[in-house]
Amino acid sequence: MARIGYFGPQGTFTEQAVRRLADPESDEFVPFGTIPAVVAAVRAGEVERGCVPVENSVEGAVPATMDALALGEPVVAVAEHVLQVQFTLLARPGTGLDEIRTVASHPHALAQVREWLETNLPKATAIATGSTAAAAKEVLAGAFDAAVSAPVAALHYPLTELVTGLGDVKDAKTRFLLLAKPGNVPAPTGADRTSLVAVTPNEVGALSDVLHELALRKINLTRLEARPTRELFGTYRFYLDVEGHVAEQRIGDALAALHRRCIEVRFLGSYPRTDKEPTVVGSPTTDADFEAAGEWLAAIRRGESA
Ligand SMILES: O=C(O)C(=O)Cc1ccccc1
Repeated sequence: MARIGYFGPQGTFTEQAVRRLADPESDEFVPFGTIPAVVAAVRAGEVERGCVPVENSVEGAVPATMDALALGEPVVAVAEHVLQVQFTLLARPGTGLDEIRTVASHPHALAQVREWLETNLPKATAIATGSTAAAAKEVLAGAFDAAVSAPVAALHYPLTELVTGLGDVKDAKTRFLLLAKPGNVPAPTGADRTSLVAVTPNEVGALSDVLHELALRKINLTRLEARPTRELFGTYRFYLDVEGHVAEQRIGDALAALHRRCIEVRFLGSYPRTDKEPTVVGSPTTDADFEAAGEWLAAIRRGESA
């Protein structure tokens, strides 16, 4: 049995994701009220793994997760899960839609129902809470009139579902990561993703050089984000997700090249992709190509070949 932390309280989307990433039969799920608290618990060894949202298809990156990955003691992703998200409007029993003056939720959820709120509840004020489930809890306590929550929140809190299937964008998705202490690298599956964060020197072409190192090795980039370093204004950390696993030669070779080029590179994990889409690796960057080239060079250096 493992203790698995997640961004809670009970009834968040992250709880839904963690139930897919770990075993609800044998693992113990431990809720934490904030994303940094989940990551701190992983670092402290208080939990073996921790589940947090990292990005969604409408609002983009989840800043608290991005910062926790890049700063402080390193943690790595060991798994990901992509969840389809739609929302439910919850209120205390007896509350009518026309009585709602305050609507609470996580900022990412509010951003995904903004148009619906403007059209259907134009008089209501949107209030940010720690999570979608925290909003439901606060509605129950009487602090706000309604919460924009995950559908599962209705199972945990005795509130009425006023509207279900809410969301300005159909098919909105959120990606979650399962984090662990460094040293936990899952075996390659052939359908893996590698995440890293790099700080480039302030030079002409520095980011282009980083991307070039990937392109040279036929490594497909699946995500690129920039966040301020928090040190010098105008300097950024680049977050890169690529197809492949650090155990593969071309990925290892590219990471080593970035380490030579960048001020700082942090490995954020190699883990299986939710969609199980296999990475197609062709000549001349297969492991066999790298091995053959390495043997050829070693023979030259031994004076056995030319
Ligand atoms: O607050 C939650 O339920 C979360 O897990 C974060 C979140 C918020 C909005 C969409 C997806 C995940």
